[in-house]
Amino acid sequence: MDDFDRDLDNELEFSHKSTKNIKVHSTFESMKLKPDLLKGIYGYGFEAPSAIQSRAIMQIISGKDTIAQAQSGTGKTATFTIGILEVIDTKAKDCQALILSPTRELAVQIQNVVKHLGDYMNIHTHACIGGTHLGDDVKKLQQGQQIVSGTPGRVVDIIKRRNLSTRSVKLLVLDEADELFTKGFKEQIYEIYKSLPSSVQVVVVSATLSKEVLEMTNKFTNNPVKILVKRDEVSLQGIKQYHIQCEKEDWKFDTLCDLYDSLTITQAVIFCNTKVKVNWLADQMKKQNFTVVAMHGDMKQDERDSIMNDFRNGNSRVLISTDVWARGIDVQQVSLVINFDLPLDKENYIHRIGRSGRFGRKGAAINLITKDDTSTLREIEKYYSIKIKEMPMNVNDII
Ligand SMILES: Nc1ncnc2c1ncn2[C@@H]1O[C@H](COP(=O)(O)OP(=O)(O)OP(=O)(O)O)[C@@H](O)[C@H]1O
Repeated sequence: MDDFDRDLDNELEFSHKSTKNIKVHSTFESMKLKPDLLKGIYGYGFEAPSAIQSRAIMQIISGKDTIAQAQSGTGKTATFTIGILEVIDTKAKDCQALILSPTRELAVQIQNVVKHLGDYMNIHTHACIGGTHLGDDVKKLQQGQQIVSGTPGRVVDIIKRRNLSTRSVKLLVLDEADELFTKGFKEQIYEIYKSLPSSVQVVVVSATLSKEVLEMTNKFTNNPVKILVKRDEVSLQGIKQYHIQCEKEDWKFDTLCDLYDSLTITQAVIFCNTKVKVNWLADQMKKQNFTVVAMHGDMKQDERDSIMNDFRNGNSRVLISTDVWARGIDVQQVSLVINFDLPLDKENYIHRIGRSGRFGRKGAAINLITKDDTSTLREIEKYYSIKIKEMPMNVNDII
């Protein structure tokens, strides 16, 4: 048992309910934000705050620890970013806010949102992620970065090497917190947390926060404001969900080939559970002259970057990936998600399908299943109170 687990054992009873009577701000003006921040928000194309933004931004600004849960694609990134931009002192150059997320692509995406929303504020922000030259981080950090967005491993590293001073950090954001707490990042998160001033304000964010994870947040938060979503409301209505029963595992490939034309109508992401399977599927598709790209965690970072750029620009339309793509990645044109393999945990089912249907757009998810998968699919349906119907004959009817 490590320190973290021991401390968890000592935690007191924890409430799993949302905080009552949280004030709702239906416009950005009513939040009385700094004029340059408001300019950045409108300049980025936002008109009105989403449900989570209208509730959580002002809680973050008030300085309270905040647990912010909201469905995928509903604007959680801007929620904590606007909160951070409002409270940091733009005259001071030291790091005042640290945002942690589980993947490199997500950390970079978040840094870009910070840059855009802070466009008129002369903000200095940097992404500290693995797979890049440490020396580049060191140089950038020496120049002074007020907001750092990073992956846990690299951030621990730069803190230990004393390249990032945590003395002035007043806000710590844990994005995709349930993933950070449970998937091998736990020790690193705890180490980073310990290196921060004890007064640090903590913001915990995800579309999925189970009871167990909420209890873990107790370790990092002090009397937090909680904005939570009930389990039967976590799945977005705008994402239609289907399954296709395939007789055998081998037949999934033919089914996917039959669907290909529909995948390219806008953009689509196909999920497999392993890197080997991603490579295999991409090779098979290419052999049949289908155009696809593939991305997973064993690729070099510059290759991952170039695949991400092409996909974001719409130069490639069909991406095959592992769960490295399951969380947070925002490409608005994605309207279809295919689970070639069903995910290994229920949370990632929600995150995967949430790559489509961003911010009120329509989306669809198709699960390719064999007999062996039927019970897993039923469990997912039961857990989220959803119905994953059999796919209609004409796929074009669903997107
Ligand atoms: N108030 C707003 N008005 C218009 N668009 C918005 C607003 N807030 C966020 N968006 C857009 O909605 C999209 C989804 O936002 P974001 O990526 O923050 O979602 P999320 O809640 O973090 O999702 P996930 O759970 O997948 O991480 C982005 O393209 C973002 O620019």
